[in-house]
Amino acid sequence: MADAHVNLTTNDAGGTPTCDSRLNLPPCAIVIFGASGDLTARKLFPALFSLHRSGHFPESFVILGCSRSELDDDQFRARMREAVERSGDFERQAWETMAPRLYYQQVSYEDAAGYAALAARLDDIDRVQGTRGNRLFYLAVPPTLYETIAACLGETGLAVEHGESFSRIVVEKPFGHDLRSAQALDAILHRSFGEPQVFRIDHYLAKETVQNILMFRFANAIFEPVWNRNHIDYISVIAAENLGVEHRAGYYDKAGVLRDMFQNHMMQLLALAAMDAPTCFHADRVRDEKVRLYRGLKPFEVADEFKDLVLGQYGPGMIDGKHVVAYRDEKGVDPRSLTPTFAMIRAFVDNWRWKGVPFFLTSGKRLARKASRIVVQFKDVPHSMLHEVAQERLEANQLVFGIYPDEVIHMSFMAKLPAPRLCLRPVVMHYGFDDAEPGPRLEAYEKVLLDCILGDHMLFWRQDGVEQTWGFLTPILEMCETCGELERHLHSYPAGSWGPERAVALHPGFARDVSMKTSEGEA
Ligand SMILES: NC(=O)C1=CN([C@@H]2O[C@H](COP(=O)(O)OP(=O)(O)OC[C@H]3O[C@@H](n4cnc5c(N)ncnc54)[C@H](OP(=O)(O)O)[C@@H]3O)[C@@H](O)[C@H]2O)C=CC1
Ligand SMILES: O=C1O[C@H](COP(=O)(O)O)[C@@H](O)[C@H](O)[C@H]1O
Repeated sequence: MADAHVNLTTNDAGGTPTCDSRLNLPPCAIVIFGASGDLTARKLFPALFSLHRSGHFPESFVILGCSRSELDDDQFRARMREAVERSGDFERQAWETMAPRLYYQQVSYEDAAGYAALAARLDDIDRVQGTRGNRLFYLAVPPTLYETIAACLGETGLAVEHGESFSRIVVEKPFGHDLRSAQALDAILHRSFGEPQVFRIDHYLAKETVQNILMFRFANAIFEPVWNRNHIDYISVIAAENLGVEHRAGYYDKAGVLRDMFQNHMMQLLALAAMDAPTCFHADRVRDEKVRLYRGLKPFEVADEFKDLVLGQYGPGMIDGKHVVAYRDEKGVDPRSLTPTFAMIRAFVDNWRWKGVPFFLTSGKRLARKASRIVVQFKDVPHSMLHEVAQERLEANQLVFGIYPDEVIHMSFMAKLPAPRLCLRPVVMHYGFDDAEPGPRLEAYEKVLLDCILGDHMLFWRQDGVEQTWGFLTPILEMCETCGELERHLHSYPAGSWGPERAVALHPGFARDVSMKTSEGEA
């Protein structure tokens, strides 16, 4: 397997680290199923274009769009050009060298003859463009089509790897809609593809700030000794959005926030914050530790599940000064929908390190603003020597990994104000990603595409992790979906708020967690 990781080396002067980010990508044909769709236009193609523009792609790469829509190569190129123009990233010279490498093949997803034609086309492309039989099949289609496409690729022989060449399949979340369906999907994928050929995307893992959590924890010696129940009061994982359901009501009204955000991004963030140190930075050793952490998740108490769970759905309200409609009034949503758009789970990990420490996982749509972060709340000092001389309450230390909008690491601590009288206040030590490395960065989709081509699984889900996390969430989902009283437990919250009041009752620190303290005030 190729080594995809950026190497930190020391420059000649010694001391100052420099970053060697050259990559040695193999030639490859990227086949996108669902090439006429939203994900391709908004995320995938702009990411591919950006990689080409910044010189990351090898000379011999090709993008072959596939879908049912009747398009020829030129029409597909015109669409992709529009997509890049819309993304604001267009550059004529880069486009002119990329356009001849774009092709389109009309495919009916369940039609064997279409796959035979696709295989022949790929063979031609190998001859003309030198892609050497390396294929990456990206399923940018609704999840109901994953099984059909994987099976057809297998039956046509397109999943077979010949000699040095590779054939990989990239699957977008959701990976099933519960434990059983996730297992069924995996069985079908594995009929044609081995686990090393399968890449299950979680774009949160490709965010720079998210990748840095493990570095912060395990490339420094001073944090691990306090990273446990003796010193940490709670950990809060927050992914708040001010967007509503947008144009994805058909999918979202069936999925809801637990499937859309928790089974994937929230569980990955939890693992990064709580897992033990892997013995080496190898994809499988890191994923082993994540799975070990998931195994320790304490199952929900069946008798009283709402004790550790708050569900909400947004009502009408104001976002950025504009009136927005209630979830049930969104286009495509069932007007009586009981789909949660907000959830807070209080989870516990039953192991030596974390016994009794609550992990508050919170995500929702149409909240006050977009904010993603992990907050590590340390315990109060055991005894205050200052209680007779200083009036201020001593605030316990808080460590924040800011993922969005501030890409930062903040550590708050108490300090003396410069004044004749003894006055204390919380101040912040700050590390900003932009201050440290202001140059261009890879967007999440650029990073995952590169890693797929390189065959590096570090930032992708492994099936045992998928099953463990579904195993934890499925009883909650079943309980919600079979509970005749869900309406009573689904709390409405005004769009533009921080969610239902009940969430603050479950986690009184939530208000503080969502407002990041800086030395200048609140961000
Ligand atoms: N859009 C996004 O922001 C995100 C999407 N995803 C995931 O990515 C995948 C693709 O999403 P997205 O691009 O939004 O999906 P779309 O709904 O845009 O569908 C993609 C393409 O699939 C084909 N298609 C759609 N519905 C059907 C159908 N019922 N039967 C057969 N073909 C159909 C259409 O192409 P044609 O008719 O030409 O064949 C369509 O252009 C999904 O799994 C989604 O969950 C994940 C994260 C974000
Ligand atoms: O996967 C998803 O993530 C987005 C949020 O991603 P972000 O990178 O913008 O934080 C969310 O809006 C979407 O519903 C979900 O499917």
